[in-house]
Amino acid sequence: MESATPRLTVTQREQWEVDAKVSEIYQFFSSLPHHAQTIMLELRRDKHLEFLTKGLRQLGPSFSVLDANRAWLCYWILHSIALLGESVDSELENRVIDFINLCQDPSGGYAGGPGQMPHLATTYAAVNSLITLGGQRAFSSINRDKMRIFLLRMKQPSGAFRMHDAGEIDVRACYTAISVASILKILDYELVQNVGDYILSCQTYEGGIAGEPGAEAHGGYTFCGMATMILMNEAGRLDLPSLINWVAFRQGVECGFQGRANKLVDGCYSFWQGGVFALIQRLPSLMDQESRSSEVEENQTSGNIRTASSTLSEQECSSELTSSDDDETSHFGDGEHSDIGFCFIKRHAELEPLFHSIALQQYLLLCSQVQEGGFRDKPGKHRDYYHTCYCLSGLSVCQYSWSKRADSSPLPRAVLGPYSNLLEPIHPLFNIVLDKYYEAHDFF
Ligand SMILES: CC(C)=CCC/C(C)=C/CC/C(C)=C/COP(=O)(O)OP(=O)(O)O
Ligand SMILES: [Zn+2]
Repeated sequence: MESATPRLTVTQREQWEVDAKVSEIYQFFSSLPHHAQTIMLELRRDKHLEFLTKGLRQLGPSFSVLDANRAWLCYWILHSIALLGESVDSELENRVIDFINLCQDPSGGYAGGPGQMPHLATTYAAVNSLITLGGQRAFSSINRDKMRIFLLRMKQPSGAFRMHDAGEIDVRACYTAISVASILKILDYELVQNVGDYILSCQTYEGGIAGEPGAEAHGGYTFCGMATMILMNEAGRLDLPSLINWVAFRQGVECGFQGRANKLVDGCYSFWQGGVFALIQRLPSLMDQESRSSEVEENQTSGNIRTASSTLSEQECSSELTSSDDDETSHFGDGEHSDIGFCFIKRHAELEPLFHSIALQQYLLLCSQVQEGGFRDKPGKHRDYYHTCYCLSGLSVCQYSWSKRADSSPLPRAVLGPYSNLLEPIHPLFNIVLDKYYEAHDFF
């Protein structure tokens, strides 16, 4: 996946063309009787599954389409299948594990395809794929010792991470490194040190987070930056009111999200932007942000990062921390960092959704969903696995956005269309189906 290009404001004509297509769909929908509307809002589960399974079966050492992205394809497809509450048969599962293993570099991390250079983004995709598959064979194929060595090799003196040897330094690299380390329970002070300072330097005057210092705020990087800060327990250092304000204004008249100001709506931002709301809902009260920020400054001067950046109180986390298997895994990670993701998801949502979750579901089901299976960016575009993964992830975020507990079944009114549209809930810090996350949490 490439970094966002410099801002190219869309022309009025491009905006008009999208709005014309979207409003034609919505007008047609409004003209239908209720039962026909329900049919139009139906999630085409079988068609999606057919499209996804076909894509997965085509993957293999000799398959050269999107060659450097094959680990990503595994994740996009497997995660989509898991969101639909389905799984792959054991023969296909073993083939995928073997294939991902071929992408594992002898010195740690995963490449996008066999024999290629290990890369942080494909490492994240490979690890998330294996966790989504679940089970002893998938989990134990990950070399965690070597992984830690790879992550440390990508770490820069500034604290940030590089995508690969001699590669770009950006917020995606920070997120993928910290996410992988956190879920594999190898996250420690050495990996975390100064990452927060780098991410803070990427929060722009608009409130969102850019890919690198001085660049433009973008939904993809805002998700990455926010999730990374939470995983390090440093979210309180961000200017959260202005971040929330920026994300909230990215949902437009088409009902979907745009990635940045003056750009077009796109289904994949349902997760990148919608996911930020899922994160915000589980942060402790934003009201005390001001007092926390001054505490942060005080503690930073004294070098006390952990206390300075606390957004999850010690007490809230302590029971989970003590009940985990930290003792057995103490040579990996440090107890302070390894269970933040677990504590986070156990918290009740403190806020109602700060975006229009029904409107977003409407955009996803009527404008992004392709009747023959798969999802797309917007009407007029082709379906692909990337958009299928992030549209389904965004749909799940919407459906559970009114639920206090991450895994409790939503009320019917939170789910647009028939209740059979309901997807599996995700862990929003990692974008992994919740049950799969718990299985990995127990294993590592
Ligand atoms: C985990 C991981 C690696 C996350 C990456 C997150 C991320 C940066 C996503 C956005 C990537 C993307 C499609 C940018 C589009 O820029 P554009 O200029 O083509 O599109 P725009 O007009 O919508 O801004
Ligand atoms: Zn997109």
